[in-house]
Amino acid sequence: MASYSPYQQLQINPNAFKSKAPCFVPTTLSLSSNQTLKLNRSICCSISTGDGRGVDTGRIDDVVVIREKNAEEVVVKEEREKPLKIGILGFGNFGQFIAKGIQRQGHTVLATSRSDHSDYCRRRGIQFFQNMESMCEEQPDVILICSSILSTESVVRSIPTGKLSPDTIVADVLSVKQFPRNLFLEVLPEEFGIVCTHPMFGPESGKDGWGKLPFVYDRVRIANANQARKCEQFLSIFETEGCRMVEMSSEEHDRHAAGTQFITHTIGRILSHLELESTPINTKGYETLLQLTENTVSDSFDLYYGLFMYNVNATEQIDNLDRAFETVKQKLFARLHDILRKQIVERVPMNSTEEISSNSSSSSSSSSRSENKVSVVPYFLPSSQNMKDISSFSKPAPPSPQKTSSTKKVIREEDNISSPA
Ligand SMILES: O=C(O)C(=O)C[C@]1(C(=O)O)C=C[C@@H](O)C=C1
Repeated sequence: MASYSPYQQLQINPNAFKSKAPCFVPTTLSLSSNQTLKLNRSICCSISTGDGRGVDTGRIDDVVVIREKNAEEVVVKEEREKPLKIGILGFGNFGQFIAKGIQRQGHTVLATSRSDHSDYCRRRGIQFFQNMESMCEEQPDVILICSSILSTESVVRSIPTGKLSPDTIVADVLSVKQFPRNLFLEVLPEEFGIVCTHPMFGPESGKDGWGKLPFVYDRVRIANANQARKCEQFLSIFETEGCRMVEMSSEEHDRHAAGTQFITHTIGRILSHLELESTPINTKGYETLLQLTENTVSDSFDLYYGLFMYNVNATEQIDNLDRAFETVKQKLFARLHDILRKQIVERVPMNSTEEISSNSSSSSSSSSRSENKVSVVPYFLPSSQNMKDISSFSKPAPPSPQKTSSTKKVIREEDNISSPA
């Protein structure tokens, strides 16, 4: 009796099957006894064994075991799948960027948008439609939402779903995931498939190719084998472009994205308010900050607002940032306090002290000591009124006549405490 071992697998390099011929490229493989054949799920092929029996796998989802009886040779033929027809809703910067990858993988792109991109599309072999109705009449296999986060709800609600085939897959590339997932589940007909994705790159970061860039996806609802096939074919666009495919729930994506992408955009936006400029002595770190600022502000504020408003984890990250900034300030000013205490309590003399006469008319209690010499405290000691919290140290004001008199008051109060009754 022939048997096989699931532990000995012959793995076929998927690249061996990138056929140049339009349909079949047979590949012959020899199997030693007890080997099984494992095929990448994105390959669709038929397999025949040496003893003449054929195994038509259709689409291979997992390990295919073909070694049985006396078969010593298998022939694997790749069958070219029919290219997908992908209809893009929202054809701005991001839609155009994604369309390039879809076309590179041999699929057909249709597009519609609020603005007219017909000239752009004509030059690139993309069919542009002036409205959703006419695009949906073409019954694309996949509807890909590339609208801004803020307009997505109205776009999705106005899809003429009745014109689409029941096996349609609706996918999106928004930078947040729980929102489109829940919206799709609520609005789309039950028979539609749903795949939520987030390419963690864009026209700038992906301009030299998509290799190794993360691509997050969540197969939210796949109702049947036909949808499963289309879904895998759609995902394999990004896989074949070299993306690092990360399957993740929408909830988990949003948690991670708030702590990474949203924080990055927030820091970039904060820095943009400092109006940083290049100088002759830029450090590498500073160059990175300049770059971050430029990248962030070149994205629309709507995108940034979307990252905040449509991710339930974003507010918490703003609070974390606030706290972190306070902690850093406190660490800095705690050191300043140490120095001040040394001067005030331990009376460690300062190099820069000078002696001035106190003003006898300003306080009756000190009039008897009007001729005393008083040392000037450092200029960064704030007035007592301003010492509400530690951050009052953050903006040292230069000594002014008014400041000097309040400074003297502090010293006199100190004197009163320390002098014998
Ligand atoms: O490369 C760019 O152009 C981007 O701005 C990409 C960027 C980002 O880095 O935040 C912007 C939005 C997308 O969600 C993913 C990535």
